[in-house]
Amino acid sequence: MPRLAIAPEFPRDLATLADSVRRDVVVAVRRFLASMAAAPHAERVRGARDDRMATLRLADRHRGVVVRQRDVYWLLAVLPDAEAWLFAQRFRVGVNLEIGVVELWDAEALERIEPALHRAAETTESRLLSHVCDADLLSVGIDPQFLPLVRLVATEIALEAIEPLIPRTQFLPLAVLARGGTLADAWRELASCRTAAVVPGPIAPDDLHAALRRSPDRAMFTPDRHELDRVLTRPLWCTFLYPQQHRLARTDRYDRPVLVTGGAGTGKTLVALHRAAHLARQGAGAVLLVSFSQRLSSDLSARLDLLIDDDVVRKRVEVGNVDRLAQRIVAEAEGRQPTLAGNAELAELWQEAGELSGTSHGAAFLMREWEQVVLAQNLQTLDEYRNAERFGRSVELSGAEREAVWKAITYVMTRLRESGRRTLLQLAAEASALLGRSTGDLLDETGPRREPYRHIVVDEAQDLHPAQWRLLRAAVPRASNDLFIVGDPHQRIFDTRVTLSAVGISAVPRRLHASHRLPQEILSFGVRLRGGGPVDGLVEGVQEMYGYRATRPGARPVVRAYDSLESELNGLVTHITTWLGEDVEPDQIAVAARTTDLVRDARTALRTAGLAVRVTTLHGMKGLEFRRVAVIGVADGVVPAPGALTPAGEDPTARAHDLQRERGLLYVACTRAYELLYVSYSGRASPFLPP
Ligand SMILES: Nc1ncnc2c1ncn2[C@@H]1O[C@H](COP(=O)(O)OP(=O)(O)OP(=O)(O)O)[C@@H](O)[C@H]1O
Repeated sequence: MPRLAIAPEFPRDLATLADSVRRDVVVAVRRFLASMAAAPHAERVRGARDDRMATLRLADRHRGVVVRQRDVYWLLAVLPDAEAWLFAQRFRVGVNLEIGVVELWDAEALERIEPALHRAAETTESRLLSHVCDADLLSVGIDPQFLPLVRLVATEIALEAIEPLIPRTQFLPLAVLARGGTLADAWRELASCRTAAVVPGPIAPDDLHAALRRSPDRAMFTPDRHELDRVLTRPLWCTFLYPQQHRLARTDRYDRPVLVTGGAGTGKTLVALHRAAHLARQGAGAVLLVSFSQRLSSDLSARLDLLIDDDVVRKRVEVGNVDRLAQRIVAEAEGRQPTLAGNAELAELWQEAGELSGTSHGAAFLMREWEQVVLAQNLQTLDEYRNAERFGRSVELSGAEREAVWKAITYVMTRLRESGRRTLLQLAAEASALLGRSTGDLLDETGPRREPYRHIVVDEAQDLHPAQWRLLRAAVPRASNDLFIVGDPHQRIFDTRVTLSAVGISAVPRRLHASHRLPQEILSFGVRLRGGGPVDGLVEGVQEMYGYRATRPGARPVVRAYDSLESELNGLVTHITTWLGEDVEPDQIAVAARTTDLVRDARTALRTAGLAVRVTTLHGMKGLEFRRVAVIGVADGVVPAPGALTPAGEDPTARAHDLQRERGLLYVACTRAYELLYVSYSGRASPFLPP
């Protein structure tokens, strides 16, 4: 039987074929794998630059391109006959001598560009890499066969010209050295192309099998038909992770919690899903994959079903949200479901509390003080509150004022207790206290283990409150692989700024830089809109957007100004009609607005025009992805929403935070589109829109 590995381009090519051709190709590959009678056989390629290249006849007028070494076959592409032969003639395969991964490059294109490089080099004595000797180039994995070419590169333009033609593992260290980076920098860049796959033994340039096993981002071995069908039919993200994503998700053991941050579309959710699956396969105990809302949890659950075939393994992962977890723990302890306090009821209580306690601060201030100072630090007594730091609160409170605020808080707590109601954050605090009681000292590794989970993986971590973090910390023992956390402080849409260390989670930080969702144009629009500046939360200090980049170009976002809401809605209907006419499926389109009124107006306008696409609030866009997105009502007076801003006179820091949160909200909505973004407003533009 052949040892068959599939490259990510193969299922991609397959998806573009007509149904009948696709079916034939799949049958032929299955036959090939099973070495059945009438299975296609590898045919040598005359004029090939690499004599391991071959083609397989897979369907009428269609061929697969394979790299073959003994019984190992790496299936690269499926193309119409003529293209397949040309492809097989053009490309060469190698093994990176430093990190052992497989390399593939267009040797013919390189040959074609060489005369131009020679001509450019003749016009100048200077060479971009003249300061680096051959031995140093070899030490960062540059293949000896590329050295003559590297020595011709005289300018940045020449370097850019060879970028798409040589393997990424060759280009990245070269680019670092050309920019004046050190050998250590170049090596780091090369090492970023490593995955978590480990193949023992030295790196052998002619061992294709070992190189492919070290490159799970480029080749997935399919030992049987089941695996083959999986790779050919599931979405690509189920099979292929980019090297850095793979390293994060598939490392067997982390001794400390891990915090992965990264901009929109860098694959954080995919990494969280793969991590949960990896931990479940290891089988050390129950895994909880936590997301922010029930809607996101359902989405994660469905994606996990795609990722994990084995029912036993799948059952080891529970997908949920922190609120549900808190409710369940409290319900189990009390023998019945806790009753939740409604928003209107709470607002009324805080209003009364303000009036009765004699504080000059309003209901919103008091509620924030309770959530962000008292609950955040789990303060239980007036004394503790008197001495507490009030992070993120700029209005000073005297001793007497703190006493009055505490009185107001006590009033609300008492009234809630009397009515048998609690807020979700209270439940989180109570649930972590319950877990703490049942487990004794959480730091005691040898004590009885009654934490409900062995591993917790957290998605959308930027919006969790300290009380919720304490609950998660208490729900998993302090051991290797306990907490794996992904989030993006720039996408925070609620008022929780917490560093993990402050809630007892000392996490190793990791960053993902490349957005695989956003084209360059939407990414830079998003970054300008977000302000690009640093934000706090999750990590110590602040985090910048530095290094956040796209992997492909695309269309520029369209921003349209209208003179009335009516014409703006008409404009929306026109755009959505055009998109649908361009073969975009309705479920690949989303429309978002800041207010529920605008959402309702847009829904009515679209329904009247007979268009059925998703219309939601900016909040509702969190964690989702669409081909095309329209964000409407991005006008002054709407975004930021005036009602969501603390008056500057009341608390300038709170107001600055509110503005950041509103910006984050718009940024989240605008970064959901992987193809086209349309933004509109009537009247004056929102101050957040980039000029
Ligand atoms: N390994 C991969 N294979 C295929 N597609 C990928 C891969 N990694 C990322 N993508 C693409 O990028 C998109 C974004 O991934 P994901 O939702 O995990 O990012 P994210 O960082 O969680 O985004 P956000 O923070 O904006 O919600 C995916 O839906 C997919 O289109």
